Amino acid sequence: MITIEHLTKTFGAKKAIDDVSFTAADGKVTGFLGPNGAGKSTTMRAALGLIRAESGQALIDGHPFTSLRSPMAEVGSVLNPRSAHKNRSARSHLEALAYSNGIPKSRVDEVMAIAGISAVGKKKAGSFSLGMSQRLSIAAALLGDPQNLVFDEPVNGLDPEGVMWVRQLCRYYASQGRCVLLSSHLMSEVAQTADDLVIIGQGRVLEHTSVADFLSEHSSHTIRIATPQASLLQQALQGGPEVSVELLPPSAGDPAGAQVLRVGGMELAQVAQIAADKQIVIYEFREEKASLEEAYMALTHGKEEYKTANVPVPGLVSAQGTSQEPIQAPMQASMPMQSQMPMQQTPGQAQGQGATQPAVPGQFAQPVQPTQPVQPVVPMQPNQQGYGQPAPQQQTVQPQQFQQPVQPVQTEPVQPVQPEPMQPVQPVQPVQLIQPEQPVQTQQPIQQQPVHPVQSQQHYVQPADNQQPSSAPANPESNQASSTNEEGGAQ
Ligand SMILES: Nc1ncnc2c1ncn2[C@@H]1O[C@H](COP(=O)(O)OP(=O)(O)OP(=O)(O)O)[C@@H](O)[C@H]1O
Repeated sequence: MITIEHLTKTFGAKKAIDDVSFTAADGKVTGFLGPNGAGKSTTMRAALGLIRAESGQALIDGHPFTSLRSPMAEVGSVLNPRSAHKNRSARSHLEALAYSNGIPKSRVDEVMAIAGISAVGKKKAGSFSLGMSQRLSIAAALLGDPQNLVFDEPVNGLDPEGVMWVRQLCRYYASQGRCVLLSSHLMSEVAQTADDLVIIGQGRVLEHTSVADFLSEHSSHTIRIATPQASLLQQALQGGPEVSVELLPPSAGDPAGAQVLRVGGMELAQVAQIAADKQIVIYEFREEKASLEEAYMALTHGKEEYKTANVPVPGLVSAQGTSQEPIQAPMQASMPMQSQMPMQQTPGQAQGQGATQPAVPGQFAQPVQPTQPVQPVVPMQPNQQGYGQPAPQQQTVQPQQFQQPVQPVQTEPVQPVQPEPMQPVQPVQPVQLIQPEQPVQTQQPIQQQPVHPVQSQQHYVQPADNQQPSSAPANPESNQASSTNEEGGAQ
């Protein structure tokens, strides 16, 4: 368990984190989300004793990192993928860490196999790509088979197979009752992996919730209906106070002769039944859901440390297609939409504590996929109790677990340009900048990847089960402490 209590850290005049408190629980993956410069790395580095906070404390299983007797068995961290000495081979980097932490050399082979870098163990770390460096960094974090993982954006630079692997690794560790703190910029990434969410902006915690609660709070939905009898349907749908009906401006994608209504506060089946009872012709029904990413962006809007400038691209309209308003900036995409939403709040839309912006129902038709069921991948060699840990459950890596079907990235339908007679054409943002999508996962068998230096999933298959447990003497060095400066940021 990682406990962050009222941590505050200032660099010069800059308050990087301000009274940050949360707990990353055992048995869970806690997603730590925030825009660039929000304070994620600072919090994690403070938790690992790499910087000293002015106030507050960070505890690993109840103890400050600096007092841990066997740090690599207590916490494995990935902070800086380029932390290995450039002129050292991957293997010698790992062996040095293992040696200095009383971890048997045989464990080096295991973690290299787990991370898929066995074939490049002799290559110098300095020649590694970012993705390979990330794998090496993760291998180092796993050396002590730790009880806690602190991963700062571990998927940066990884290929799709690597991204999937990190997800499964995190889920596996959580399933073992261990604690995983995982930072990311992307809600869509975290939503697929995490149980809990801590969202931070400008150094302050904006929300601490579960992914499930965040989903239910923010994934409100509306129903879009195209009908040639809009006013009749509008009348028929006027019901309870929770029901809202909005006539949308026409769009090029609408069926000919139809008007489009957006209905909130009702289920699709209810609307369909009313339309059928009144014998109203319907050309199209569509459920629309606000995406999780959109809700996250609304929550962190205005809390960005670094704001982007407009990138005008003539000829594109917003994904929603119903509004002719130009989108002002990628990070602001949700905001003007909210002001266009006259719908009343439905019961499912109650805002959680700390949520500063409502969800944007109906603006984005595709929801982010909730946490995927994850196969219990077990990359560890059985019985690592020699590192001072309880013996992890003995399992075998199943190659097919790396081939499980992957949800394709949901793309939002882009409506063709709808000429607006009374308004000049406005430059708008490219739709693809609104939501950074995660890389599309393919279902290709890993062994079919042609030239990647990481070998296929046979690298994940554990070697013979003949490892001796080690006894790790107390060692104050950690894998990251040896490669990171105090106060100086990542190297
Ligand atoms: N060593 C340092 N010296 C000066 N300022 C720093 C240092 N480390 C962090 N900061 C500042 O503290 C703030 C928080 O930075 P931090 O790296 O924790 O953010 P982050 O959420 O991890 O960002 P990113 O997602 O871009 O990695 C930023 O304004 C950053 O510039």
